[in-house]
Amino acid sequence: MSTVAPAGALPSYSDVLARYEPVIGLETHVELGTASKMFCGCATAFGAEPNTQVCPVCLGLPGSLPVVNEAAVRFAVMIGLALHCEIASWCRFARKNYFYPDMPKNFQISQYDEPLCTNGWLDVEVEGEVHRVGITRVHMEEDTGKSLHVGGATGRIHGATHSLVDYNRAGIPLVEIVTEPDVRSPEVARAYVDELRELIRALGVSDVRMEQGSLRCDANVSLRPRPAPGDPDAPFGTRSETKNLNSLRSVERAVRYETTRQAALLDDGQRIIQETRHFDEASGRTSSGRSKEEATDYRYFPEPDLTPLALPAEYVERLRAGLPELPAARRARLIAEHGYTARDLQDLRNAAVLDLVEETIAAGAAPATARKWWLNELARRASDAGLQPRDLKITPTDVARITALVAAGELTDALARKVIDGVLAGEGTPDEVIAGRGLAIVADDSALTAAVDAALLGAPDIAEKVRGGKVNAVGPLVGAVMKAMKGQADAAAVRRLLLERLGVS
Ligand SMILES: Nc1ncnc2c1ncn2[C@@H]1O[C@H](COP(=O)(O)OP(=O)(O)OP(=O)(O)O)[C@@H](O)[C@H]1O
Ligand SMILES: [Mg+2]
Ligand SMILES: [Mg+2]
Repeated sequence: MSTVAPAGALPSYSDVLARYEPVIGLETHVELGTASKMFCGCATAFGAEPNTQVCPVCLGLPGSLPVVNEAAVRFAVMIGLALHCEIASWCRFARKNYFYPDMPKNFQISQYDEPLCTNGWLDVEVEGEVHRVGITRVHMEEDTGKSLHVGGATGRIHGATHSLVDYNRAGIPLVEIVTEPDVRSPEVARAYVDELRELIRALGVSDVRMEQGSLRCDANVSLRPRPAPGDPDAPFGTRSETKNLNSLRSVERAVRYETTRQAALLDDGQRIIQETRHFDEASGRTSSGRSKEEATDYRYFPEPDLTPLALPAEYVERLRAGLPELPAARRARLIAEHGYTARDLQDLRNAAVLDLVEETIAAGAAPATARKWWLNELARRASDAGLQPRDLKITPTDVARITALVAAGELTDALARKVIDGVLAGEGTPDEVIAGRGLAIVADDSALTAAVDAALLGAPDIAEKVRGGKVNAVGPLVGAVMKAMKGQADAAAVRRLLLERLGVS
């Protein structure tokens, strides 16, 4: 019988922390963005028709032989280097044997006791405090296929009437990045995955889309009684492993839920059983999966169909020298060069958006405005449209031009958004859109004066209040004028004009 959720209410998280210390280790699987699979030439594109990207090798048909994809090795080494790992000059692939329908070969080619990269670290900052998370190893393996359980009410394997398998994903190169059990809170667990994702994005070796499964995380959680903080000798408790978390939020929620679930069991005098668990987004709870295989169950042995990998030192050093600027170094430079604060950069972490912000600054925009428009407007529009920000039909030069017009008082923010609409719709450059749509600010002309008069007539009571000295009561009048002008006026100028008319300024 595996661990069940305890009966009754769970303790609160703060109550758990007073009595137990959470111990957390994370395993992250990242699909590498190679054009072809790990051991064959099949394509790796996401979303293709099921079973169209398969061949005898990735289907494990008799007589087929794997060949290592050099790009996958290169990408894995780059990840290891960026995580300060030692890169093995010699390593081997291993067969991990288990039977599962989405594994056509009945084994997975992975690495076991001779991984490619070992012994690194990643620094993670949470609320101004830096936490160093040890990286135990980064090893290479191949992804499995995907099963889809259909029929029945739940869409889950239990109750489904039959299962479909898609082997397109089988054989896509993966790295598994395993941390030491160094993490002590759900917040740091989340921040670690976030930082790791940005690091890998900056390396350009994966599209790291958690929602599409190209980066997925397993969270190992155990508790040990306090007082233990800082006592490296206090023994760890038994861990549970919550599988396949597919958003940063889920990582944090699942870890927090596990701490309270385990605390309730321990309080009740029960043992924690080592098992895999699944996180349910809707309820925020985990439920028991299978009890955990021991390494011996997998009957690992060196993969006989592949020669060991021997990486020349020059190969590794060439990759080290070619690493791009990594997120931590980039943040430090952006703070020094552009006057951003660490806080400004907290929500501006996506390297792809940062590239565009920097290009917009280079095209003449002020750093604060470049950040504002990319973050609040364009990155959001890209994500709404399911696009990468770079794929939006607007250039950094266009954005810089729009911010210059806003700074010069020729566009309001509302008008600037309409200019962006036009540019994205392919109506031309910002200046062409402004001319084509007639979008410049109407300053001080008869239309504006008429709108101001109408607003004053329409709300005599407010006008009276403002006249009597309640200057801030003017807000609704400004709103009425802006509405009448369809946003084509400068709110500050409208406010000035209204106050002038009312004899207070
Ligand atoms: N007592 C513990 N509490 C919390 N985390 C732990 C504990 N012991 C080990 N861990 C973490 O669990 C993870 C174990 O991952 P690893 O890949 O080595 O093995 P596994 O989970 O047994 O195998 P598999 O890759 O098949 O899931 C590591 O991140 C490690 O830090
Ligand atoms: Mg693992
Ligand atoms: Mg594991």
